Amino acid sequence: MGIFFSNLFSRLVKKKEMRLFVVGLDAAGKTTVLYKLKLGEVVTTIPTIGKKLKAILNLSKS
Ligand SMILES: Nc1nc2c(ncn2[C@@H]2O[C@H](COP(=O)(O)OP(=O)(O)OP(=O)(O)O)[C@@H](O)[C@H]2O)c(=O)[nH]1
Ligand SMILES: [Mg+2]
Repeated sequence: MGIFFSNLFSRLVKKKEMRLFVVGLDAAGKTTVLYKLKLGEVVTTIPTIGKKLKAILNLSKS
């Protein structure tokens, strides 16, 4: 799923600076998508811990 969306996104948006907010269930492929977009390749990931909580806290402030 992550690879599908990153390929689709890459085709739609060429070199352009932007901010992304990625939200999804655990192991949905969020980190895979971000690395694919940045590096253009699929990398081996480990579960992201901590930053997700930070993102939730930032979201609840606004
Ligand atoms: N088969 C398949 N596996 C995928 C795809 N995208 C991601 N994965 C795998 O799914 C697993 C989790 O991917 P991550 O990118 O770490 O997922 P995440 O959403 O960042 O996970 P957390 O940070 O733990 O919430 C990894 O083993 C990836 O290789 C995909 O499109 N197809
Ligand atoms: Mg992650």
